[in-house]
Amino acid sequence: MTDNGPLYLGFDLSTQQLKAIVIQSDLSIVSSAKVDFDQDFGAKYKIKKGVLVNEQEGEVFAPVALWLESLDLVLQRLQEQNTPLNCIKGISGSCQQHGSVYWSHEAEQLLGGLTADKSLVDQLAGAFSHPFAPNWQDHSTQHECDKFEETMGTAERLAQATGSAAHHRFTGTQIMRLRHKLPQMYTSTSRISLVSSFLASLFLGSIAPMDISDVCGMNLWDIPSNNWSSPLLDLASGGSPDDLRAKLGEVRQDGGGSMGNVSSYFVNKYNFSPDCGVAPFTGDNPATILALPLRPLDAIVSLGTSTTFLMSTPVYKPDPSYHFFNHPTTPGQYMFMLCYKNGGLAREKVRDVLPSSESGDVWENFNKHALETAPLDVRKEGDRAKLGLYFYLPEIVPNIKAGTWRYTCDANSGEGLEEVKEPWAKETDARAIIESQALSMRLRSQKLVTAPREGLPAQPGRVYLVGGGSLNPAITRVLGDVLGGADGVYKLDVGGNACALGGAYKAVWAFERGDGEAFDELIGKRWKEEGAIQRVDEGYKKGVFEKYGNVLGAFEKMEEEILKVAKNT
Ligand SMILES: Nc1ncnc2c1ncn2[C@@H]1O[C@H](COP(=O)(O)OP(=O)(O)O)[C@@H](O)[C@H]1O
Ligand SMILES: O=C(CO)[C@@H](O)[C@H](O)COP(=O)(O)O
Repeated sequence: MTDNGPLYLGFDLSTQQLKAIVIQSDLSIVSSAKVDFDQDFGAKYKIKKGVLVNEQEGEVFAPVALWLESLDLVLQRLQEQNTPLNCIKGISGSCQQHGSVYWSHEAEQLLGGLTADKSLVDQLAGAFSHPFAPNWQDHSTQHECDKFEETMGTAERLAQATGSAAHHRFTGTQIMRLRHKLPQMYTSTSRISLVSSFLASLFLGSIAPMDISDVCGMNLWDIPSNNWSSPLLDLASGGSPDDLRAKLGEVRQDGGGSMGNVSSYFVNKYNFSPDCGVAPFTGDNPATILALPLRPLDAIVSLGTSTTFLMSTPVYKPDPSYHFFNHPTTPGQYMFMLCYKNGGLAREKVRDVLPSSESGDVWENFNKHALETAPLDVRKEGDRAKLGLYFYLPEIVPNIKAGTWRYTCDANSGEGLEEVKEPWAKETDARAIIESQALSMRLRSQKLVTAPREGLPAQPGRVYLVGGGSLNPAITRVLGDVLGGADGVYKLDVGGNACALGGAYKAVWAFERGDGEAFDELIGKRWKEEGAIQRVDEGYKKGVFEKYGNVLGAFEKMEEEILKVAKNT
């Protein structure tokens, strides 16, 4: 199975699954395992798609105990495959962003005293002041968002300081709301972790510091001054900023190196080596940009539960409509991100109103219609272009309520935008929803891309697709049509495991880097394109890309019109 060299373990604790992947120093994969929250624990925790929902208040959250049970189970599954866990030299990982875990005053003692004869869930029952972690789909914090922007003056100023305007899911607004709603819980909280530092803490047997990239998903970290924002801590804590600062703890500046050795629980129970180190864990999106050596104009589209669009850039150019994060490994470098709630689950909704096919492939019909429909459903000169918004959940950008809208416009000029009150054939929606998601990404990323070569319009170089949806050929094709990609569209061979793989690569770099050796340098030398990625679409198609360009302004106008009547409040 391995040449007995050191191994590295990467995790991905995302919305619907916990995945683990073990690799060698040369980046080859040794084994992987996963726990699917609904399949493995759905009945016990009453979760759907990994979460619980309180519709009335717009709350979405996950039971922390579910994640504890899942960690034991995924390690058991690696053991059952005879993975030599004793050869693992370092662990890192990636976790859903923004979620927060609330530790009790007993947490440090319980974490430090874990014994192998019992499970994590049994031993850590008293370690939390709150049994749930808010999930990134939560939208209960509009009041707190307003206060965050008010405190900094404008959304622009908040974005300038923290990399993002106020967002419902960002941890600062979530902490502020929970402090109001559950004051007793807040007082009994000794520390607050992000999901990434929570998972790292379990391995360390002590509460881990937050990560320099993931901390940018809180609306509390002042990126230019590299410190907690005093006015925002003051706001979120209700006038006790020092108390909140102590709860949040120090932020680790180095994305690499070791934070300490793995706790004896994992040594005694799963045969980890006592010398195995724990590197900082990061968010799933920052980890995704570590799943391959990314070049300046390259973009990644992550098609998980959420859809995200990611680029790496040396320029800090924040704007309220997108996010900037510190790069997870490289100081002075940033990650640009767009995030959509209506990603995988919205595509499933459109898929599920189509008749199911006999083959048992749940995506067959959706794909057939997405591929057979012409771009924008314009089959002949004179047909009007069809544009839609398919928001089954309140969306992030644009900040629009749940709903479905359909419009048409002149296909050549984008003029004459008009709402269509009667839905068009449901088969047409299959292509239209993918086009809609891709047009939104193209609209908002257009300022970050330039012409990759003379004679070409501004667009990404390569577009890499990762996450569950990257396995789908129709989605791949339509994304290539709309977004372009002068050097092609590629999918990672580990499609759904990209952020776990990014976590594992981060562990390799964390423990094997030479003095001052950057992540891209080390991984770039070892990464082999062959076997890691597959070209799945040619990307830029002259004529087709321009057709979408013709209606980009109309798409923006449609969003503006809908915003006027259906803004989230
Ligand atoms: N063949 C497929 N075609 C389209 N979507 C798919 C396919 N396989 C999986 N998915 C989508 O991938 C999503 C899960 O992706 P994944 O990256 O594993 O999620 P997460 O990391 O958010 O838990 C599902 O919600 C599903 O819609
Ligand atoms: O909220 C965001 C990013 O801001 C989401 O991307 C989460 O980080 C969870 O992602 P999944 O991997 O579960 O889709």
